Amino acid sequence: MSRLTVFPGHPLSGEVSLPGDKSISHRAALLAAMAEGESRVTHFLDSGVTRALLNALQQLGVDWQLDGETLTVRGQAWRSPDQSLNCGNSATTLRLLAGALAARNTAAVLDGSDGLRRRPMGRILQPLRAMGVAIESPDGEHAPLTISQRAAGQQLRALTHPLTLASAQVKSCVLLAGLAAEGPVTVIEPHRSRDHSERLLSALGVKIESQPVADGWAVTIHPHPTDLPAFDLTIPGDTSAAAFWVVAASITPGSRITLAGVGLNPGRTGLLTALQEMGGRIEIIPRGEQGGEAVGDVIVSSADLRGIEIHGERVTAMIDEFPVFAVAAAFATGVTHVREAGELRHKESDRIRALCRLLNALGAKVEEHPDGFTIDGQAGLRGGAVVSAEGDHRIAMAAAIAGLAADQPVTVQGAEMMAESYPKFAETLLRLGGRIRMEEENSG
Ligand SMILES: O=C(O)C1=C[C@@H](OP(=O)(O)O)[C@@H](O)[C@H](O)C1
Ligand SMILES: C=C(OP(=O)(O)O)C(=O)O
Repeated sequence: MSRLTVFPGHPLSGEVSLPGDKSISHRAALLAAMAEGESRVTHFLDSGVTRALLNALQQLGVDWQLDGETLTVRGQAWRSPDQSLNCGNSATTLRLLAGALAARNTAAVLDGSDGLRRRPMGRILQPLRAMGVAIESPDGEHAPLTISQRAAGQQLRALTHPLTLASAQVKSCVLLAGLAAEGPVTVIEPHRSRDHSERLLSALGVKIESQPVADGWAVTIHPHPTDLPAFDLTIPGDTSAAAFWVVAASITPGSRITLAGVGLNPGRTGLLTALQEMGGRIEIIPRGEQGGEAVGDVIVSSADLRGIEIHGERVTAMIDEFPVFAVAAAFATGVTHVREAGELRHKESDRIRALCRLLNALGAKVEEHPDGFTIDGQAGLRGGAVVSAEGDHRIAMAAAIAGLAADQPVTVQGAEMMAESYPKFAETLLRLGGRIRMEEENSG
């Protein structure tokens, strides 16, 4: 286990070069593996969760090479692996692979860490089965999931699938399976989730329609019986990685930083909007498109923040940002309410519980609700505590950010989790002027 201690009292300045976006890296690697010929993905995120996907692709017989941040993939026919595919801690890997395996009619067992085995999977089992995919779970809800091969020539059925909860992972799983259906497959979400899959599939020539409907937002994929074409793609900077620095510079007095090339997909920018409404000094300079996604530079200076209320579709647009958002709320004055965010209980940790525990330990006034939390912001945090990462990369990084502006240092135990999505987090913090100490300890 590693411990990271962050010392307060040091303003942040300079330019951050962000890692490639996690969601787009997953999709790029997977679609390249389903394509015919050699694809080249630059600014690919090399991290724990993307390595889980790459290792699984290797077990499926896909040939890839990662040279720094450049991923080269030679797409080919997939073979059924001898051993289960270990998706590590990554639900994105497991859920997207399930849809792709169904489309490719490749038998496999999808498994992962104990944490991943606790994540809900009924949400993909149900639509995949309705399409005719033979997929089994030991208890009908959790991994390991076993996908069997269909008889040759047996196509998947067309489907219209309403979701009670907006989820880009479930939507992407169903759309990927839809590539091999005999008719159109439609997913209706109560509101729009991130659309990286739709953008990339449509750039590769797949017919996709996306439109508002009476009960939400509908996305339809039309069958695409031939292989996808190989492609070259440059991945924008990760919006969710940027969020840590947006909060860091906002709460640390005297800070001013520039985040270059941030992905600005509207399904991802909820935290930027929330912080702006809280009084954050955040300037967004659009820089056009990269790989079919809006990108821009974001300049953030420290500011006095006010509490805010977040619920409904705003939750989806900042779904991964709540741990660090809660830190911002503790440094604000006034009350912050988050409601209709019960889905946070089904991430790498129960993030409602974990962030409440974290903020409590650091001296905040926080109340846990079944579907959210309330923070009575005191314009600061006491700090001076050793806190657990709870096996969750985003809790670990949020705790570290709190240490920048607390009265006393904050030590994060289990800081190695940060490498799941952001291996260079501590290095970047140092480069911006933060003061940290990293220690390795024996877990035995
Ligand atoms: O599609 C994706 O890449 C993701 C979608 C979100 O999950 P849900 O679809 O479960 O909301 C998000 O929390 C996850 O980190 C990445
Ligand atoms: C929830 C996350 O990812 P996943 O669902 O892929 O585990 C995350 O990265 O915050």
